[in-house]
Amino acid sequence: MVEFLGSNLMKFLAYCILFSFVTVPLVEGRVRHYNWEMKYEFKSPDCYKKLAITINGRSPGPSIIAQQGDTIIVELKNSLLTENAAIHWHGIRQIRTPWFDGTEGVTQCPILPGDTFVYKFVVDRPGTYLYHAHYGMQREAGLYGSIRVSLPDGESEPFSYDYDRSIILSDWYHTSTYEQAAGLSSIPFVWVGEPHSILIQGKGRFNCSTPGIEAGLCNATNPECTPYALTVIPRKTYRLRIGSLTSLSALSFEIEGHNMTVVEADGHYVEPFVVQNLFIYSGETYSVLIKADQDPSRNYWTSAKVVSRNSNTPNGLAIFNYYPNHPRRNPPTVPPPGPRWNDTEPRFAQSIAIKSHQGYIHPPPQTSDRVIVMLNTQNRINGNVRWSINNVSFNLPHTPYLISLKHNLLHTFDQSPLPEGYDFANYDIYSIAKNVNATTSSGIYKLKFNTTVDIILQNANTMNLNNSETHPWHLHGHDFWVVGYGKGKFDKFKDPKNYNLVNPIMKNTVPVHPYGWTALRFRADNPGVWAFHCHIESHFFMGMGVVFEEGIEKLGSLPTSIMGCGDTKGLHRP
Ligand SMILES: O=C1O[C@H]([C@@H](O)CO)C(O)=C1O
Repeated sequence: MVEFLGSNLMKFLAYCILFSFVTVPLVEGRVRHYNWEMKYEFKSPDCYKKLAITINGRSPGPSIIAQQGDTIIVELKNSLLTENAAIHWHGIRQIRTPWFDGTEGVTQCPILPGDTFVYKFVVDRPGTYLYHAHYGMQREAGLYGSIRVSLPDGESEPFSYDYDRSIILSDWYHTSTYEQAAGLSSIPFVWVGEPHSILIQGKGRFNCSTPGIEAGLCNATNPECTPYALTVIPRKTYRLRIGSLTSLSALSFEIEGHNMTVVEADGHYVEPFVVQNLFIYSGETYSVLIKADQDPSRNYWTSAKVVSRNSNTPNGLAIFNYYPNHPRRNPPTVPPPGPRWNDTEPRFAQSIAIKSHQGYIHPPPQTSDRVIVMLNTQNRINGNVRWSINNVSFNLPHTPYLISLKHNLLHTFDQSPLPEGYDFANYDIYSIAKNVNATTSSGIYKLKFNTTVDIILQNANTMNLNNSETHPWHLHGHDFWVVGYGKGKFDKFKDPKNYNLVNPIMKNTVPVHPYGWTALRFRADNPGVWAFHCHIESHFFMGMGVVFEEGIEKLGSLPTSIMGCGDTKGLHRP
């Protein structure tokens, strides 16, 4: 009997082991393999001919469409001829693969022209994410796309819809990345200015009759700048996944005559709420549900308008096309004007309205181990206009932190600790402060592994009178709980009492409104080195960011493919 049981037990165990080997790939999802080639090509997304960076000939690049648990492999060939590159997978936490976060100078060396770099990571959660260049100001040239991760088979979402669509909103300049970067680092400072166009899914419309436009450069009849048409079948409900990858602009997005129900933000289900226009900041994603329930005999305008800056950029327009009307038939109405650019109230109100879906509440730790207050200021350092956090403006080192920290190359970046706050009592956030002590640093914040960290982003006046801007801050490698927004100066005694610790939404990008503050909480539980920065391309370039390190000792050896630059040369590529 014992023998019988024993042999059967052995068989059973052997079966289990075999079974687990067989089923592991199924449980962990499929492998999705992409071969991408990045190139500079002349494109006319807004009718004006300009060099754009394409992936496999397109900007926005191909979408990654996957299921939760899938492994994504992107073999990326850099055919930019004379330019380095790196791609960041925005919103993907890179658990156990921090070296594939794609942040040049932080997690990897740049990919050299002619080289192919292989990114390999797991998309561990369903939702709407993005990818984009993270080298210099390259994103501005059009190197971006969307990532859609669906639920495993048999699981369903807390809302229903008939069709699923994705669009990317971006802004477009006729100046190059290099003109912009050189201007921003010049003395005197040359600001990038407002974008020439707003693009909806890579299409916009610049007015070719604008005085001073060289003949032949702008062609209003070029099919490349035919407005994007989102074709809908009457009575059907659409899930529209909207991602913003603007270089600068905060946008208000709307579809004439249609309400939108917000159901997802940065990969998290939202307690649904209805809006007429959606405010969306660079680096954010939302899913909205739209029912095609209006008069089906015509088309409607889709519009994206710049808010928060006094911009002269025309609204980006696309067509909400009711089948079977022609997708190029203009709606019979004038496009909606959109909200006033300087009305911050509805933008605060939308931020506060975003709460976690009742059925998916994942409450934050009720206390934190460390609080870092980050005062955001614009100031002058050695004649350059810079952005600073607590009077320290960020400089990327030449050797990526991840490699420096793992291989003890500590001479490659500043070792002095960064300030945890600012002179609260004496700093007037409403005036133009001189910030005479502002400095630059490549130092980092070291976070104790598995601790809870609060970050308070405090906005202030810029160097212009009565001006404070909106900054969308993005955290790599984590989602955070958005525990509070406020106006004026954050009071560390009073304001935490009003934190939402019950049903805050989790996000990876969040706005800091003019003269306001935003409070975030996150767990430092993802071993790696992670950038946290303003998602405005020029602002990060001007120093508006920091870097966190946590649990680096838990990582095994780094792939050699991320090495080759700065002081990593001795560590050699394969
Ligand atoms: O960083 C910036 O610089 C300009 C302006 O403040 C200085 O010209 C601007 O609008 C920014 O957002």
